[in-house]
Amino acid sequence: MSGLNSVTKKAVQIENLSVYYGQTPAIAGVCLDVDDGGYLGIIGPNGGGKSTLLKAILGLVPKASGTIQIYGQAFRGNKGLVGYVPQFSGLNRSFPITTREVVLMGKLKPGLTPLHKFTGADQEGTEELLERVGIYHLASRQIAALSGGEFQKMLIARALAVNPRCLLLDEPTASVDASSRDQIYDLLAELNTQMTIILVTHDLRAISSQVRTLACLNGHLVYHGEPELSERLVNSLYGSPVDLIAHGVPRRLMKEHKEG
Ligand SMILES: Nc1ncnc2c1ncn2[C@@H]1O[C@H](COP(=O)(O)OP(=O)(O)OP(=O)(O)O)[C@@H](O)[C@H]1O
Repeated sequence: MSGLNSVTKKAVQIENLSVYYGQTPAIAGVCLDVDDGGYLGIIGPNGGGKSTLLKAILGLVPKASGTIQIYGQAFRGNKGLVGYVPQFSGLNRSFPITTREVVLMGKLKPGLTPLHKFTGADQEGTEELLERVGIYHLASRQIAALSGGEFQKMLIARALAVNPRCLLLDEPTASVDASSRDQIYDLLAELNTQMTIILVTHDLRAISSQVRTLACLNGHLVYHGEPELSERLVNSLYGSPVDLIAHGVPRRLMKEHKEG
C-alpha cells in the first residue's frame, strides 16, 4: 500500500486527445497530465488549439478521440471540481449588472429556476471572493465601469465561486495593464497554494516566473516539461525572432534545453 501513497495524484490526465471542428483538426494526439496542486502554463501561436484544449477538459467541445480524466474520473458536469475563466466571457459589458451580481452568478447550479433565491451563505461567500481577488471596493459598481484588469479579477472571483480544486484560465491578462497583470499573477500564485492551475497565456514572461510545468501547443503538443524556453522551441512555435520581440520575450528566457 505504501506504493500507492508515493504516486502523485493527478488533477488532469489527457490521453491521445483529438478535437475536430467539422473535418478540420484543432488538436490531435495530445497526451498531457497535470499533478494535483500543479501549475501548468500552456503557450502556442494563435489558432494552436489552446482554448480548444481547455474546452475539451470542461466537456464543452466533443472529443474525436482520446480520454480526459479529472481527478481520476471522466468529467460529468461541473461538480465544483473545475473553475473556468474563459477568454471571452460572453458578458455584455453594457448590461446593467454589478460586479457583486456577476460573482454571485457563479454560485448558480444547473437546474435552478429563474426564481431561485440566493442564500445568506451565497451572499457572504461572494463578499469573501470579492475581497480575495482585491475588488471588494468595486462590489456595487456596474461592470461597464470596470477596467480590463478589474473585469478579469471579477471573472476569477466568479470562477472561484464553485470552490474548485482546479482552475482553468484562458489568457486572463490579455487586455490588462502591467500593474493589474502583476496583481493577477500574484493572486494566481496564492491560489496555487490551494488548487491546481492551468493557465493559457501569450505572456511568455509569466512562464519563467509563474508556472511549474509548460506545455507548448501548435495543433499537437510540441513540448511538455520544465518551463524553460529555448530559442529553438520558441522559434518553432512562433516563427521568426521578430515575432519573439513582438511578444516581448526577454533573452534570459531563452535557455537552451534538450529537446527529445
Ligand atoms: N467553434 C469553432 N468552429 C470552427 N473552428 C473553430 C472553432 N473554434 C476554434 N476553431 C478553430 O480551431 C483552431 C484552434 O482554435 P483555438 O481557439 O483553440 O486556438 P487558440 O490557440 O486558443 O488561439 P488564440 O491564441 O488565437 O486564442 C483555430 O484554427 C480556430 O479557427
